[in-house]
Amino acid sequence: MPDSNPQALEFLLTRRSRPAKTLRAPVPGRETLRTILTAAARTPDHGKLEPWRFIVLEKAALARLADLVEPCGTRLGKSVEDIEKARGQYANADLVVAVVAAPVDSPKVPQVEQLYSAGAVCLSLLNAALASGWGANWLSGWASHDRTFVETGLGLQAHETVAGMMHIGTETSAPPERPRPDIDAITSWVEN
Ligand SMILES: Cc1cc2nc3c(=O)[nH]c(=O)nc-3n(C[C@H](O)[C@H](O)[C@H](O)COP(=O)(O)O)c2cc1C
Repeated sequence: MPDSNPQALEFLLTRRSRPAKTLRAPVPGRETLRTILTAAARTPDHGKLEPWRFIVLEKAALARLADLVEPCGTRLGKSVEDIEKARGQYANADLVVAVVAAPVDSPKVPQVEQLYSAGAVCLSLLNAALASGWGANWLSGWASHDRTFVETGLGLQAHETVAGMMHIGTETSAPPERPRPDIDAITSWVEN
């Protein structure tokens, strides 16, 4: 039998995000967050291209981004409700890590694989935060896909995109379990 890590497996079988709107201060300090980012960056990455990077958004930066939501939403024709919801995502947050997909030119590794790796970084970051006892939530929202918002607000370059806005904080309530996939319905066993 291979060596097992029952605690790690139990974590993976029961892990659950905590909705961003239920997260509060305190948030992890920089050293603690560094460990979470280190775990997140320990992610499969074809060709060792490191086609991703982190932007840690602290309270004042989040307030600045919240202010940027309204002009972007107005330009895009968003409703007052959509703008307020998106503004609140930043105004009410205490700590967000933007995981930036930053694909590089490679003759060997297709860009889509580099994007998959960025998504894997997001899940690793989420799981590392949860395993450290923090509440965490992987969000996006329309603003995170708006070029003006990400280039003006986050300084992204033209080839970069936001893979995830990872909210981290102290959880105030554990959400109920949500329905999980029926493994038999999504799995084919190919014997020959
Ligand atoms: C790429 C991506 C973007 C997401 N963006 C949002 C979002 O903007 N708003 C939202 O309510 N949930 C969003 N979600 C879903 C949340 O992360 C949700 O809490 C998650 O599905 C719960 O998963 P878990 O219970 O397995 O941890 C997103 C998920 C992914 C993978």
